[in-house]
Amino acid sequence: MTNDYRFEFRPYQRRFLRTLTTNHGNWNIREGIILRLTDESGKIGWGEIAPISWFGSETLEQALDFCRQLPKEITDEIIFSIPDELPACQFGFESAYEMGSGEWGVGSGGDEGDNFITPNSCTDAINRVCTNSLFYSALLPAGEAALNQWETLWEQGYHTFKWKIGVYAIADELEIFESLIDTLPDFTKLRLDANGGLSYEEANLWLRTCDNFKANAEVPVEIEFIEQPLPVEQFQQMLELSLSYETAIAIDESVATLRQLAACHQQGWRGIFVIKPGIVGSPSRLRNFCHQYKINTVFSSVFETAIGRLAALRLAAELSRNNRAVGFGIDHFLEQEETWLQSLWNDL
Ligand SMILES: O=C(O)CCC(=O)c1ccccc1C(=O)O
Ligand SMILES: [Mg+2]
Repeated sequence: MTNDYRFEFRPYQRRFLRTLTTNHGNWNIREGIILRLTDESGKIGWGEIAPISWFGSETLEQALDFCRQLPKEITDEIIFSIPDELPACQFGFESAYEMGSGEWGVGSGGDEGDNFITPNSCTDAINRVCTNSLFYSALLPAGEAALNQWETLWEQGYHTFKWKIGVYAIADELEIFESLIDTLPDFTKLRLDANGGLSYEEANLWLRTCDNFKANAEVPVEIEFIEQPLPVEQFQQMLELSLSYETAIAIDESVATLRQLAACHQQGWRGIFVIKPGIVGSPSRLRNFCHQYKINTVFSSVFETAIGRLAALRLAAELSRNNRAVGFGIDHFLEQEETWLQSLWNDL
């Protein structure tokens, strides 16, 4: 049986509170697309397409072109046959379909009834469903700024942090790293994310440094893993590093999409896989892959709105096998999300 949906979409732009600096450069504005599917009975599902082309997904333009060429009425067949070249679109459309099917319980319990689902229902659902069942990791700013940021976040309840490395000179970052380790409270977990920005020698130096901290009983901070130390092209070297050090390696850019995820697993990666549901592709195929191969995952945001975040966190809650903190920590944006979403879709 095929169902028909009315399809609407709105492109958006959101400014980050502060510039996001990684080895890929500076990022100031998050651009994406919010979409709404309405079935024949009036049931609504929201979806979000939030590509990161420098990370391996389609570009925003490609996603927009795809949305623009679709008719105003679409079928499940269209939703489930979006090409693999558009992974962020696969995620956006399929999660809107799932939300609309009603099985998520989004919008239930309100006075307006089940059909009146607004983007802000997603925020409510996150608070109802995800906040109690998941631990969150918060992203620290790169460089020295991390030293005076973690404390506020600690007070907000975060005990796992991610710090970007490969941004400044390695000698400076190693020095800041030592200060961080010295000042972070006992039992803090720390992740280092190089975004593929280290040389082979630098990666060895970081891993050796982390192993030394690990061997030192006086260091009560747990270095959870180093994320994507080398560029995507250097998969074999990362595989070798993952077998040479105690400190775990998580691959991220290398597994941006489902196709890459399958290829890395097939080539023998048994370390940690970072999953960014927002760009990895079809949620149903992600479920199948995770169930079949029982991979070691850490779920991570693409700085999406509450719409994409709800869909991603539901997958994280369903598919995480180790209670690892999810990288969906703090609100990185200037405008207050609820009012911003309301004004984006002003006919609500
Ligand atoms: O994973 C997290 O903890 C936060 C999200 C994050 O770091 C991120 C967000 C958008 C794009 C790339 C990355 C990354 O992990 O490199
Ligand atoms: Mg990363």
